[in-house]
Amino acid sequence: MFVKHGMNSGFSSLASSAVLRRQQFLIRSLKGYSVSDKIRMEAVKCLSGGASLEANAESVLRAITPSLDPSRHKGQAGKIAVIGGCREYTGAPYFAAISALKIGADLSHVFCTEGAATVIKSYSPELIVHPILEESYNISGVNDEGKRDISKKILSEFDKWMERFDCLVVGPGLGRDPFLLECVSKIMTRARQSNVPIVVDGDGLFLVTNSIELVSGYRLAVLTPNVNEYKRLVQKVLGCDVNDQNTHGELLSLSKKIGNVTILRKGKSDLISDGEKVQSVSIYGSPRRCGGQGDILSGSVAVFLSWARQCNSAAERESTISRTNPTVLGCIAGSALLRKAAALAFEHKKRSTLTTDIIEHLGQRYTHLS
Ligand SMILES: NC(=O)C1=CN([C@@H]2O[C@H](COP(=O)(O)OP(=O)(O)OC[C@H]3O[C@@H](n4cnc5c(N)ncnc54)[C@H](O)[C@@H]3O)[C@@H](O)[C@H]2O)[C@@H](O)CC1
Ligand SMILES: Nc1ncnc2c1ncn2[C@@H]1O[C@H](COP(=O)(O)OP(=O)(O)OP(=O)(O)O)[C@@H](O)[C@H]1O
Ligand SMILES: [Mg+2]
Repeated sequence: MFVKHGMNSGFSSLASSAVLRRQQFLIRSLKGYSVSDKIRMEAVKCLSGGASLEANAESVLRAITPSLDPSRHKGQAGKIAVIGGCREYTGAPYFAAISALKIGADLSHVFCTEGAATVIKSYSPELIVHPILEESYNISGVNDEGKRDISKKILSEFDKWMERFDCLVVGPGLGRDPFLLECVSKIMTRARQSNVPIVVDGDGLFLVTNSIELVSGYRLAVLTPNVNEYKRLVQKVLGCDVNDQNTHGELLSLSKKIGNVTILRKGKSDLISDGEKVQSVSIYGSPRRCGGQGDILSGSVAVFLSWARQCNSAAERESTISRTNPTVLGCIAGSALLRKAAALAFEHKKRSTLTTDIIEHLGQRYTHLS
């Protein structure tokens, strides 16, 4: 069902021209990197030297965050798209998309179903919301050919926007409708052809666990499983139950088996691996486990990994190639910031702390870094 890389020459040339356009776009958006950006690149290079990143999450945050430079234009600090939002869930895509903006991205889009779109728009005028996805219940009278047409239309609507995005977040509040998930797998394949990074969370992980080829071997993919999602992933990919006696070895094996995609296993400590080594973020957060904190994390990781990629691309242009994987840096920064914001929110709101309270503290925790 899915188009594989290099399997079709027409597809290959389409993909390579898309990759070229994207590279040109990245170079354009890097113009105007300042002296302070170069200092940050040096910090990234130091961090890639092999020392544990656990104690250096603050340094990672500082290293990858671009300066608030007046010469920059709208879009250079990041354009993120969240694919999620259906009949059941509207909060999750909102949390992910608004967190991206609160951290410092310039534009945040949401691609969701029509019913969810009105609700998400009413939460925030800052978000750009595209009501393009369809669920089976809404097209129950449509025959197979009609469904193929709808699917094509969804893909072409998404295509109009895709190359503008620095990162996609697939899954917060996506639901598990089979027709909708099939369309989303096509969107993911298209994003992969254009080298757009993809953070996969929530129901996106449900999709990927059952169709691992969507991300397998894609070094710009990040999976952010919670306890249930991790369990399903381990069972499917490694064919066994989660082994809490061998957390690091298991995470390494899982990442390697999926072709070195980056995995952020959420829990008491967040564990991050791209199959090379395991790093953890254990900064004290909050004892509240209200729903939606993972959605903040996925939106945050998307922004930070986009910033980390810009640092690395600029470093490469100066022939000093950073050895740090930007997807790993993005995970470390996202996890650290969420935990610190959660701690601040809990200080104020105690047991009544909610996800919206944590979002309000994302910027506050971050202002000293501007
Ligand atoms: N306010 C909101 O809109 C929120 C929405 N959320 C969204 O809720 C969705 C589910 O996330 P969870 O973290 O609850 O997911 P989990 O996988 O942790 O659990 C979801 C529920 O589905 C059940 N389930 C597990 N495996 C299943 C399967 N194979 N088929 C059907 N049901 C299964 C579980 O028993 C559980 O009750 C995601 O899209 C997530 O993004 C959450 O992010 C929380 C906040
Ligand atoms: N036991 C814990 N102790 C401390 N922090 C935790 C714990 N479990 C999760 N977290 C933190 O909460 C964040 C969200 O993780 P969680 O497991 O709640 O995700 P989730 O279930 O996907 O959330 P969501 O409700 O948004 O779907 C993680 O980044 C992690 O840092
Ligand atoms: Mg989740």
